[in-house]
Amino acid sequence: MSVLLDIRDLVVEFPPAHGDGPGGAARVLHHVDLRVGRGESVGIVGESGCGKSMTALAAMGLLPVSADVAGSIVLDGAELTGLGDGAMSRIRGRRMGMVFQEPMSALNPVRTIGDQVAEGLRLHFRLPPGEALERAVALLERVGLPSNRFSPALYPHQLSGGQRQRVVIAIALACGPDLLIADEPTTALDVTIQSQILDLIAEVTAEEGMALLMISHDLGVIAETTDRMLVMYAGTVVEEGPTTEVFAHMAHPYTRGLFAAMPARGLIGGGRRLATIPGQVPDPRAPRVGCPFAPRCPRARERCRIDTPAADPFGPGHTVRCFYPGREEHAA
Ligand SMILES: Nc1ncnc2c1ncn2[C@@H]1O[C@H](COP(=O)(O)OP(=O)(O)OP(=O)(O)O)[C@@H](O)[C@H]1O
Repeated sequence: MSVLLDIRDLVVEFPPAHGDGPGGAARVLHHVDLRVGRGESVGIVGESGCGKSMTALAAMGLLPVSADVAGSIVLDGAELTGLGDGAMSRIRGRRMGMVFQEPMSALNPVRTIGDQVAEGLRLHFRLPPGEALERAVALLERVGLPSNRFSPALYPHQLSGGQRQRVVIAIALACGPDLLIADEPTTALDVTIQSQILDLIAEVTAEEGMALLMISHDLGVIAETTDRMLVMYAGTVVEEGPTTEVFAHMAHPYTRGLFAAMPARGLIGGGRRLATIPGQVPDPRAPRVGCPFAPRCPRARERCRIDTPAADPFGPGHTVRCFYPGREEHAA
């Protein structure tokens, strides 16, 4: 499979701001490597603040201007770091589609849904307005909003949250991008609607042969939608591999902690008591020594507080950054 998105050695820092108190720059990504093959679906999972969104924003050229970025981000052979806003906005939308958590903030409240889906087609392909609208109606139908029930003349506020997210997906698909980046696309939706939207994303990306980068704090979402997954902790990829392999042989104590904290689907409130991972994520301004998970890790030993683990092979296509990976009984 040829590589579509190739992120190497990505480091993102925010310089200290006035009033931040003591401490240096906040390093939010530590040498992140991420590859997405053509047509492949890759997930990034981790707790809030681990750097998932920063990785997605970097790929889209949407990092805040205050961020210092080092490393390389290549899309389909072309280096994206250092591109200007103009060049980057031509790539966004045309080569990559985006779906975010809150559909209402992605949509313009005073423009019709048909107009918003048609916009990319007018902009990137210079289609005449009538033709662009016709294509927009077909795209809306494709995402489950047929025109006999959902006129393109509707405004976003006339739709439910799930229907709005369908409109956002139609916008993301409009120009036939090679890559869809979905950052917590179902987190703001009702539980009953979540799986419909995930199914839709999985279906359209598979049918179009599009690659998918799915970002979620929810291991269940990653299990349902991805071929390969990365687990991030404190700006570092701590485990990576084919999704089925990682679920079958979870190697990093952090991944196991996330799994233990995952509500069983359909059992929310009535099932087993959820574990939480005690402790807090480290301050990104603090100097880093040893494994970043060591202060919270049930298995940490002396070495973990001194040395930084490399990404070592654990299974087929499976790597882990841990000196004592695997099950408790294998750790000794
Ligand atoms: N402008 C900024 N200046 C300094 N630090 C920032 C800035 N924006 C984000 N951060 C920090 O970057 C880190 C990574 O944030 P990021 O949004 O990527 O996490 P995340 O895993 O996507 O979490 P969430 O699910 O909450 O969005 C966090 O520690 C956050 O506080």
